[in-house]
Amino acid sequence: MAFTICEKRQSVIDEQGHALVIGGPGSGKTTLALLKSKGILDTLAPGQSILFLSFSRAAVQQILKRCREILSKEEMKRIDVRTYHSFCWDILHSHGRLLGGQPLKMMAPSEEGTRRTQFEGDWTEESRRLLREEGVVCFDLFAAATAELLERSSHLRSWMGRLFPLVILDEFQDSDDDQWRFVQQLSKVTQTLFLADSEQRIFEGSFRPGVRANRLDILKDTIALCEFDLRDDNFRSGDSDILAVADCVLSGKGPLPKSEDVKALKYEYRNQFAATVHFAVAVTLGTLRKRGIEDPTVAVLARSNDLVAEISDILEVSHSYNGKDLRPIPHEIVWDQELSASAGVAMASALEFVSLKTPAAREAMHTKIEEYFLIKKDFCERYGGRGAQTAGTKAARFGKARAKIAEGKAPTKGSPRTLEETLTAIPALAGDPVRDWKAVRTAFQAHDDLKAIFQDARMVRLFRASDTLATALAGRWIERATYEGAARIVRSVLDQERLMGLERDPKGVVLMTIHKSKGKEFDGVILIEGLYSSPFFLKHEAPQYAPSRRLLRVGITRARNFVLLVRPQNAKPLLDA
Ligand SMILES: Nc1ncnc2c1ncn2[C@@H]1O[C@H](COP(=O)(O)OP(=O)(O)OP(=O)(O)O)[C@@H](O)[C@H]1O
Repeated sequence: MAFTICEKRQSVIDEQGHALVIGGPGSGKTTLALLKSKGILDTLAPGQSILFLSFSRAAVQQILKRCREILSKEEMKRIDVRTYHSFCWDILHSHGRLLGGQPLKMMAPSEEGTRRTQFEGDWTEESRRLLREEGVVCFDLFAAATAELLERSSHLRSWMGRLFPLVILDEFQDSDDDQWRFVQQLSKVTQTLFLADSEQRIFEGSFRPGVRANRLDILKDTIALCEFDLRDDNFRSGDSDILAVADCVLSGKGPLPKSEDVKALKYEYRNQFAATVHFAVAVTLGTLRKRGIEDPTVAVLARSNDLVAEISDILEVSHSYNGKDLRPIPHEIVWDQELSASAGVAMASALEFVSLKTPAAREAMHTKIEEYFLIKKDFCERYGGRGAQTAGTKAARFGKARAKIAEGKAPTKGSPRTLEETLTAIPALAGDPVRDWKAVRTAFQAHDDLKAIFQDARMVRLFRASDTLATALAGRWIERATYEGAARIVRSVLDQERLMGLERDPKGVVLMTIHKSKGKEFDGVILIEGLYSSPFFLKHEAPQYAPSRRLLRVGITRARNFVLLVRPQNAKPLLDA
């Protein structure tokens, strides 16, 4: 693939000091960082490599994809593309002893989620205590602990400098205070290249504490660096007006270009939603094929996981739109694994209860359901989803039921009781894990409270561990003629898969939240707004709606070729009046 290397890009490649590259969506920041790396890789001494840090495994996958386009196989061995977390963990694992005199242990994110939600008091304080007194380091403290190590040990710092002669920091506008602290230490001993776009700042505020709107100002005030501006470039969708439309949405000001590449599809009533969404996907695939893209990639984006799950259900069955028959559309989902894993564990504990009917299994089931809701609550709080309060209420409901059972009493009303009654009515289990799992899962449709678990547990199939799970559960049945220990088995299989399963590069139609689409690229993008949920603009952000506008811009600019916006008829206009 031939890349344009203009004078500005050449200056970035030649720059020997610290540098900041600013550019909008598709301006080629990642590509430029890799072109610069390519020039250096040959000169590295044995043992040295270039470090490229990003925030999520999904982003790492995106960068690796670009690496494959730009670097040779040999060159790829010398570039270390990592998440901040995995880089920090490696340092803590090897050198953590320097902090408190003992090797550090990592607390698994699932355990941390549960403990955090059950802990009464300040979890941040508690996690600091765990690190200090017990040598246990929680996920959220990885960066802080690494910063402390690098601040304290000049030996470790200079060793890092020798190992990594160039460190590239992706999406630096999203870095938090702790990440900034350790990056500052690295910048003392090695060359750093910061990539950023302030307008793609979508994780600020309640999403991740310590992420600051003025991060780039802080950076420029602290580190002497050369700044390069690629804001006028757009290699992703340069022949279209996709970026122009996205920028209008960002500013809220028109005029909106009359574009063939960005279209809107409206629906009026709730009962038109499913067919409209289905039609939107079909029409986008058709448009892209007509434009000569044989196997188009299409992202279907919504603001919340709930809507993403609903869209998946819609695409799995047939619909009719204005007399046109629409067949099911195969698709993949990028989803939140911890939530579905804990729903799977709750489901497995119900399976245990049905097969054992003991008081202990009964109590354990209510505990696992309570845990699921606590994790959901925590998740909504941390990632900005709605429903934290509802999840909290449901957790309390199951917590109460658990306490009653522990006293030898039964839940008297509400979803815990309905669930127990429905599960008890299930005829004897047959020892066929797939059938038995489905029978138990159906019971979770018996009460509105439990539908979220039903939904999230359906996503367990996405772990692609169904065979492993079925084999493990069948093995347990053969040994004991019960599903005793099913919850533990499910948890351990899913944890394994989570650790192993690097996110693959999805093909065809793929569904995800807008947040998850950041850093990705598709031929077509469909953004979907619900009638009563997942609006494009969140009311509490009025009057300017700046965070929603930034998020929409990120979503729209993932497209190379075509964008379709599906909105209710009476939705708030994209531009201010
Ligand atoms: N110099 C270049 N010449 C030709 N094509 C380029 C160049 N730079 C980038 N591209 C192409 O443009 C697209 C976007 O590039 P890249 O992902 O590097 O942009 P980015 O600025 O990191 O994007 P974003 O911030 O939206 O994630 C890719 O398809 C890439 O191959």
